[in-house]
Amino acid sequence: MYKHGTSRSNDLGHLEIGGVDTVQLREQFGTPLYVYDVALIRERANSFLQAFKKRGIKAQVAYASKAFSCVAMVQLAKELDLSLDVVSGGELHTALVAGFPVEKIHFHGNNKSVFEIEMAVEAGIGCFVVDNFYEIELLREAAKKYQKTVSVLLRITPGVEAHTHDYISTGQEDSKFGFDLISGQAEEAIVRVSDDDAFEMLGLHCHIGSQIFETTGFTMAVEKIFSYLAEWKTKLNYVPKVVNLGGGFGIRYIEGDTPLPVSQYIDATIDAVEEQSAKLGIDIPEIWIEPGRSLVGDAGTTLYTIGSEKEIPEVRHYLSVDGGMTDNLRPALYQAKYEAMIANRSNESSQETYSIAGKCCESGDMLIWDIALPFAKHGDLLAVSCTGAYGYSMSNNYNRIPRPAVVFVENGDPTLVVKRETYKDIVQLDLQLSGKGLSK
Ligand SMILES: Cc1ncc(COP(=O)(O)O)c(C=O)c1O
Ligand SMILES: N[C@@H](CCCC[NH3+])C(=O)O
Repeated sequence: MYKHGTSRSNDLGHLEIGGVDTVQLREQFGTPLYVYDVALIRERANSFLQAFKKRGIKAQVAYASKAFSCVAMVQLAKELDLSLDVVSGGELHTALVAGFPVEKIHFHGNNKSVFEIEMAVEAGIGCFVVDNFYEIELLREAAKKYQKTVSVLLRITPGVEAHTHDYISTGQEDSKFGFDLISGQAEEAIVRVSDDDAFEMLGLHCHIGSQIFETTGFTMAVEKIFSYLAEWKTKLNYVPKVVNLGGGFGIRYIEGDTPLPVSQYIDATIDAVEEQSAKLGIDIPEIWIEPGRSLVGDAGTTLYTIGSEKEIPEVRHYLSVDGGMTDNLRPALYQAKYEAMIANRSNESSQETYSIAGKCCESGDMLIWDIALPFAKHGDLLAVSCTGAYGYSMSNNYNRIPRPAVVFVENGDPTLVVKRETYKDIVQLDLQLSGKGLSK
């Protein structure tokens, strides 16, 4: 397994993260367990913020909390001076409970409900990233009801296809998200919002996809937006204060993944915005971004205990762990690949090829196919790396399996930030039949 951040092998040959022995973490908190290397999250947040600061660009770096949302994570984002992207009432509620500064919250989503919109308008969030015409109507009504001016960015689909998995690519024209450029929807939305006192039109937003390893997608998106801005400047006298280029910066899950240093993505983006603004003769707009995966992805490791084993001679050697697609849906959903190690014997060299199965009643519940590991057996501790983004946040209770706990580790200290679900939690919303049968 790739050792990064603060992870290392300690004198006992155990994997240590944030100065805490993972074997000790299992004793204290059980498995499966999500472990976050807080120092690495701090480092990533700083790299993004510094990349803009160094260039003297007014910016907001909004943590896309869909990647991993819980009260402690939102509080860490606050401490790190980030803004916050939320995409549902639930993520917004988490942010409010965490005491996140409301003016730095940006609300996304292609089908925000009236309830969610009113909740956000009432709270006074920083801006809505408006996705469609129906939302403009709902927002106008909410603005009137709460007698507030609502700040908005308009989400547009720039027609740029990021080289990534189809399900996580969002900038192409045929997408459920945002206003389309070619058909004129984006222009129509700008007119409607700019002409209305209910709104403060902050600017434009686009997000081309996720797990991107090149700068070209981002620079092409900038060029595309500015080619339309040239037209809108003349025709509508419209110039944006803010251009939000979304998230999507890739991380290394396995060998062969080649993410760029954060500063390289940001520099390329700033260069493109500066060049295009100069061409257009406008002030450089504020540049906002929304990284999720690149802030928390490789800071997360999931610890599992190995249980049963099945060897089919000449075919495959399965090891099953005490979690699976309930705590990491990505392999089943996107064929995502991960690396792992035997954390209680982290210095031993690989001797056998195993496939790591989850415990769900589903043949597709495989976390890793064919990985080389030292000889392993029941009771060993398996650490799967880079599970920090879209792991806990997409976890579920399939087979009524409780969700794991989440622990932050830093400077030798573990802090429990999300408790392990219990069987009591699993049935807490269930109601008993009265005993009189279903019909009264
Ligand atoms: C609108 C928007 N912003 C930000 C993100 C965060 O993306 P990532 O986690 O790849 O940085 C996403 C998810 O892909 C998104 O849809
Ligand atoms: N959940 C996805 C990406 C998020 C897409 C958000 N627009 C993943 O695990 O990679």
